[in-house]
Amino acid sequence: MQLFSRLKQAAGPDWTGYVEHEFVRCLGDGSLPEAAFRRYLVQDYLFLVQFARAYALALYKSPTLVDMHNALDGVKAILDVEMDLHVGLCAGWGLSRADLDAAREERATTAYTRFVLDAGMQGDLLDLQVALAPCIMGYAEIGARLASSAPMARHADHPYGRWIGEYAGTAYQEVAAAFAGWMDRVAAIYANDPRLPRLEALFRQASLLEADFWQMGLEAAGPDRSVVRP
Ligand SMILES: Cc1ncc(C[n+]2csc(CCO)c2C)c(N)n1
Repeated sequence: MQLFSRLKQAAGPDWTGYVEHEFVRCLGDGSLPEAAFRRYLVQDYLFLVQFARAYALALYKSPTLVDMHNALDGVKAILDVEMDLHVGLCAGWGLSRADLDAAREERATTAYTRFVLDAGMQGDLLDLQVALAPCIMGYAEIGARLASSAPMARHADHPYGRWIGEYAGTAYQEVAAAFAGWMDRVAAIYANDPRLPRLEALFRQASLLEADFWQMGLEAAGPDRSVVRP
């Protein structure tokens, strides 16, 4: 079984609490308040900056040149492609680069990004990949599900259609599949049964922090958007 499938199974409701969060449901049916999406966009810009650092750390933690190239491709994809796409999406919502650069990191952003970086600092490449996996694989799952379950998402006037289309698109789906393959190849060298509980804990914690990230977005739309945590 793929390591990702195994980790997802072990995370159970903590995984579904992330990929099926209310923010995601409302994004899909278009009912997400604009204020929630705007806060998400700003924080996601700050998130991407830290994520580029995490991929750079993966390069440093890489045991082979092949791994280094994979990590370097990730750094370049974020800095040269993802960032521009994101800044373009933000511009469509009236957020300039200056607005993004001036924004203060919300605590949920700090908590999640520094957790991932610390997992990588403490551990080896596999620990870092596992901490990154909910982010990369979760968005592929969410994009694919929303595009198939919300036919309106393909419609030009769906407010969040561009976001959904990006993650549902072949290019991103391929990035996620390539990441899962890379993690499996590294796991074939480094993973063993005694390591599994630690890897599962990292994956679960990152999934919970992803759910907190959605929640932070929802809270911009008012205090009544809080959800009861299990
Ligand atoms: C909170 C949050 N989690 C995951 C992603 C998805 N994501 C992060 S970096 C990246 C590029 C990987 O090459 C992608 C797709 C996001 N944007 N924001």
